Amino acid sequence: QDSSATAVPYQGAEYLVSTTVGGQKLNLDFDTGSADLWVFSSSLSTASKQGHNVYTASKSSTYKSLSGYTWSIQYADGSGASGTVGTDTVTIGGTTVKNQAVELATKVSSSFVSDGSDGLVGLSFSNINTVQPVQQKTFFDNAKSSLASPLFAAYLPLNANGAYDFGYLDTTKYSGTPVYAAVSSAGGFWEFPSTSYKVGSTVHSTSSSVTGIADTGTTLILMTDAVVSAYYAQVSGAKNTADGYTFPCSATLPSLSFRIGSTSYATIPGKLLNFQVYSGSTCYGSLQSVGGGSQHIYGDVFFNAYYGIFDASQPRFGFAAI
Ligand SMILES: O=C(CCCl)NNC1=[NH+]CCN1
Repeated sequence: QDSSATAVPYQGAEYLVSTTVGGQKLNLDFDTGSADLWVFSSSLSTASKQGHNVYTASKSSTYKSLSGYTWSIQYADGSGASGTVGTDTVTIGGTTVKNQAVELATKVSSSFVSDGSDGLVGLSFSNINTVQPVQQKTFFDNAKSSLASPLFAAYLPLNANGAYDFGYLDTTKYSGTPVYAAVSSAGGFWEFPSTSYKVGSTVHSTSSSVTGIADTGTTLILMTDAVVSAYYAQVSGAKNTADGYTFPCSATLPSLSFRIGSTSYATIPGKLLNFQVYSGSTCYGSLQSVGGGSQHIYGDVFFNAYYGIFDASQPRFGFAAI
């Protein structure tokens, strides 16, 4: 049951997809950087429910509780949620999965209360799903046998409606021929080597252990401090503030390119590297530090430039300019 679901941009920070869970409509954030499908539930506090659609298990005729099952997740940005678990029928676009594990949030961190999503659909590998005592499968893992090809693709143009295509590639959404990198799923992510980058036309290489992940659940492009300092060294007036890198909004930003596996470089144009006004005539960069570690996180800003193809057949990650 191949299908396409519209992804609507929300405040420049995420894309929301209308998803039906047990006949109830929710606006969910599709996250290729995690593996839990969780929803705001009627059991949340009144304060936490403010501004959100919530899922009420008792109103669904197809909901089944998984007695004694729990989940608890912490994301790299410090946000988190936890709760109980059941199964229900989940429909995204025209693709339906019966008996999908649906994780009901009884607690959510403040950033989820204030943002637009009514929950997340994890689309990374199921080996990092947090449900206990029995780990559960992602929507895509459950759906893939019903798809023409075991893949999905993310089309997330800047400030415009995008889409998630399940089971097929929509050639009207990209130009040229996609290039692919082999993916290692051991860490649960769509992860590949990413060992060289360019600031404008100047090539830099990193240690061979550096990797990247394709992560639609992260807004920005987060790279190691070596990359970030090399980039902003080329931006007059750039500052590393407590909130991250800022620069004069009048700055002309160089492009940033990076290898995905041994493919050609993916290039993010300077225009996409100015994320938003920070304060007055100071702007905030789309490229920020990932903090520690040697794993770059390629978030929505990457997908503003490329159609991202998540192909479980090898597995591999592909991209083509949009
Ligand atoms: O947590 C991560 C980074 C994985 Cl290395 N991405 N997914 C996500 N979901 C909500 C905030 N961020």
